[in-house]
Amino acid sequence: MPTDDYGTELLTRTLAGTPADASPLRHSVVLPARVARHRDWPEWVPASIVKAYAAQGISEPWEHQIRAASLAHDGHNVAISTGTASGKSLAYQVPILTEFVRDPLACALYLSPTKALGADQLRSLATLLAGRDEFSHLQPCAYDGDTEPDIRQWARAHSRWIFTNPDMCHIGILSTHGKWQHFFRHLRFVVVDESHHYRGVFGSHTALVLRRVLRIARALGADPVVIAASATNADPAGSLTRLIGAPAVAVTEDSSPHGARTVALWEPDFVPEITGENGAPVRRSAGADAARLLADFVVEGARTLCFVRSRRGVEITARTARSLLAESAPDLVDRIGTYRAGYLADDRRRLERAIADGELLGVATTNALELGVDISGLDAVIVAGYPGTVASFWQQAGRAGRRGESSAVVLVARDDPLDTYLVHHPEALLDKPIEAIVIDPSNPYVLDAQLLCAAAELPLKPSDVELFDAEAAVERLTSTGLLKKRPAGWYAAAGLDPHADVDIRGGVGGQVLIVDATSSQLLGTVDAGRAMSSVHAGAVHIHQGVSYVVDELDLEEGLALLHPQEPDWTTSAREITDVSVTKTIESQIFSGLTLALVEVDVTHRVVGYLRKLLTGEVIDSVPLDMPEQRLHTRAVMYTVTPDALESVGCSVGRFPGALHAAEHAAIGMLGLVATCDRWDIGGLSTDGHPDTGLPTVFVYDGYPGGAGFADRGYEAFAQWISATKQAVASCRCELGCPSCVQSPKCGNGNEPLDKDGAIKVLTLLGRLTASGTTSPTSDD
Ligand SMILES: Nc1ncnc2c1ncn2[C@@H]1O[C@H](COP(=O)(O)OP(=O)(O)OP(=O)(O)O)[C@@H](O)[C@H]1O
Repeated sequence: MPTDDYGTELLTRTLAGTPADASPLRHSVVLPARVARHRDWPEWVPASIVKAYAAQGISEPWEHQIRAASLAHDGHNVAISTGTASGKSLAYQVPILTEFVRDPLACALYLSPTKALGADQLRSLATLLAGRDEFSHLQPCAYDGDTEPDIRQWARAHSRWIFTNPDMCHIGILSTHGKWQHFFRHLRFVVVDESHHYRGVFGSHTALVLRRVLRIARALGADPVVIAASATNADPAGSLTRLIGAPAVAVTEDSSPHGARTVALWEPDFVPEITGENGAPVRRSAGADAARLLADFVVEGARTLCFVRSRRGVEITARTARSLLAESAPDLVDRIGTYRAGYLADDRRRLERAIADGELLGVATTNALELGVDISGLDAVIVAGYPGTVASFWQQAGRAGRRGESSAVVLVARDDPLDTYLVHHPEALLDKPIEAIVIDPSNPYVLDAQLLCAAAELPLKPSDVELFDAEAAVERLTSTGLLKKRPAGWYAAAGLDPHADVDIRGGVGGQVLIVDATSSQLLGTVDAGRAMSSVHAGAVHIHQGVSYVVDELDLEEGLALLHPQEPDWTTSAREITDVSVTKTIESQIFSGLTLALVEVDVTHRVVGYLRKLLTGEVIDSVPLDMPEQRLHTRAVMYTVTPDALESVGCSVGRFPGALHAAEHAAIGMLGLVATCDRWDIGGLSTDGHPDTGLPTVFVYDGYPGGAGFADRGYEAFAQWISATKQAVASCRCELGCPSCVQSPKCGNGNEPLDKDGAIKVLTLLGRLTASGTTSPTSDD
């Protein structure tokens, strides 16, 4: 039975025998237990709803639940941002169910980023309402890609509460909104669950889908309230406001109980006998250390969930843990399970039960188990590799100790600058996070396409142009003839089918089909923009846990042919890049430094790929001959004068290596201030750029028109660069490694790289930005 110190004891036992100077533990802290704070049910909640919850064992709501529910009931848009298992569902269900009691015609829309989560929420609502005749008119129903045509028709006619995702909302509901008149006319609430998932291009599209929903409802006389739910978020009200373009109130004080939680930050050590690219030292992989921890925890009898970033990683982690157990505790080998996306709901339930009744003691999983599981009483969670956002980390960590018992959470760092930084700077994870959920609904590539959809749904009025913040876009589309101005507003040109052309998840160009040539089975698709770096000949591709190797990528036919193979290596594509500045959006001039947000044309080409053993050891670099790709996007750019660089001891000959290393590290660290990872962005550094005539570094968004990441880098430059410097300086390697300045996608083979020079450059940037601008400019 776990005690208050259980998490710490578990960790101590696992580390027993490790000499202090070899301990991978960088930090550990006990987050104290929290006692529940309750509130009475408010008078406005009908007795039938109170009774329904009581039947589920919930007789006393928590304070934050009532605060959020009451704000929504009073007509405010609400962003509830409290921990995992803090009962956010009740907070949105209560005002909606109350409205259903008051008005039997009322309707609600629930949006989740994944179908599985929507299905889980629908199931728990169905359990709550089972056998309650007063809610029989509700008929809550899923409406997603898996819904059969006859059910869809039934749902449109009878359901008052639709559970869907932004993709289906766009293509299956908004495009045929004429058939949904009743629903939109009576739409009272829109729920945006796990709202931190709406980031980058997907978030920008979702913001505009939401505004289209609100606009159609308002045109029919409704005025829905939006309720967003998410675990930790740096600015929940601001994020929701950016999504819907309207004010919102945040509820962040969590009053649900939880047990003490020991959070440990773990950094795998270097492996002396292995070297990586250019002789760099190699750390033990996060997966290897996580597997060891998983086996150790299972031996201790701790029910443990181990989150691993890739499906292949899940299989390897479970296999490694089992083989460790085979030596030390053979009877526990079968108590380790795996879980990843693609399992059916029944499999999930079976797994939840197997964990709940102790049949399984340890489960390695992808983030598929992050959302929508109700696994209680776990003793430990291992997070192998920072999952990309603080919200995701807490979502995963929150699976431990759900029922108020003490537990342990271990973050195992990957060989990556951001992970390195976090294990050395726990405050960035454990205190108030600074990462912002970034979206850019004004991106012309997103906005223009969405605006055409909106115009095809209902002609755009001046008030709509304001809602979509789209004056320039309307002008652009009118001048190209795609929008037609008439007295009643702007119409989409005849013959357009704009809905089909929008890829909400941010695809670029046409689609490439990924096909297993041995069975002719279609495994999936990838957009042409990403095909060259993800399914080039020789690439290792994982599908549903099965490993394939690509034989051929035919870009003309839009086809990648693969065969099943389990190689011992992974591949990562290498790209070379050229950048030219087309417009300066905003700039700040410091003494010796110019910082700017710019529009750029990026030309990039995949030139080869690196093969690495699973230990991190480099096998070789294989050249590829791929066509050039062009991208118009946004970048944060800085130029530094040679004098300034020399003043910090960086001589001319060191400029290329120092800037290159500073650029790589900064790319790896942008995720600290913006919700992105290094695959969302790219960069270029040079000791003399034709457009500036100076040593210059660019970090650009890897999506046409930008996704907001570069904007955030510009806005939070000082914090971003200061953290980057600390990450590089705190890495214990001598000349640079993947934990600091090496990049897995560098087209120049990570050469030249000057780690010490990068520290000098980053220190200089920090000092100059702190000294204040000499003449701020803005030339839109
Ligand atoms: N006031 C309450 N008292 C006791 N139990 C509650 C209360 N409110 C909710 N619960 C229970 O807590 C569990 C978690 O609730 P819920 O799934 O709504 O949390 P959540 O915050 O949405 O979690 P997640 O972050 O996993 O989405 C459920 O089993 C629910 O029945």
